[in-house]
Amino acid sequence: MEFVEYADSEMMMIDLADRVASELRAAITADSRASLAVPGGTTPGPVFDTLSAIRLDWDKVHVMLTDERWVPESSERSNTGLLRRRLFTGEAAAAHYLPLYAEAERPEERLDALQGALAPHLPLSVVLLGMGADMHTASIFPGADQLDAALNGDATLVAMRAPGAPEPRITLSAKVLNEAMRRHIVIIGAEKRAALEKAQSLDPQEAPVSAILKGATVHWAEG
Ligand SMILES: O=C(O)[C@H](O)[C@@H](O)[C@H](O)[C@H](O)COP(=O)(O)O
Repeated sequence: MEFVEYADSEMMMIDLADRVASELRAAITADSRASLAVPGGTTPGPVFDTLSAIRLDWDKVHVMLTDERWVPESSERSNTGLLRRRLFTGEAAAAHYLPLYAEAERPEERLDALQGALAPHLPLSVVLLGMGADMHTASIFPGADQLDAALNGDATLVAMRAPGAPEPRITLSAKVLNEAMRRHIVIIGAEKRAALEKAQSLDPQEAPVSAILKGATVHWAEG
């Protein structure tokens, strides 16, 4: 794992967006197309703001989330809503979106169809991940009902219910995250840095983020 420390989060977000954009360009040059997975939550908005204004062949890029809350797009908890407001504007509006949500009461009802749509775009060219202070990443939470399947199974997507998550989630598995060509984790603040350090000596069952750290670049700023 590589750890990059920044003077402030604003610089970090700009630098990270530039890096992701160059990695996407390199993938397009090599393969005529690229795929990108991004997190939801409160951290990545500013990366999306910068990324959305960067010129690249966005029409050759397929974008998906690392994980989604099982709520319709109109919900303020929808990560898709965040992407629509902050990423798919400006230049990046030309990208193709692969949703992890489809209308149904339970994620299990749509899992096969959603997984089938992702398959042609794997392995991912670039994945950007967040992390919670409880050491979850994507929606791979400690104590989740399908933790073992998400950490050790072969599936692309796993439907999850976890004590700390108010609604069911759907998440990319550790296998898919680890197969990505490039993996970045973005975290802010002393509490998350301490959690990341602690995670390195813990088992993925307790600290799921530790399952995807090998070969990843962690980007950190205090605030
Ligand atoms: O839907 C989500 O919540 C995310 O994709 C999740 O995995 C997030 O990255 C972490 O929970 C960190 O969240 P914050 O950035 O809000 O701290």
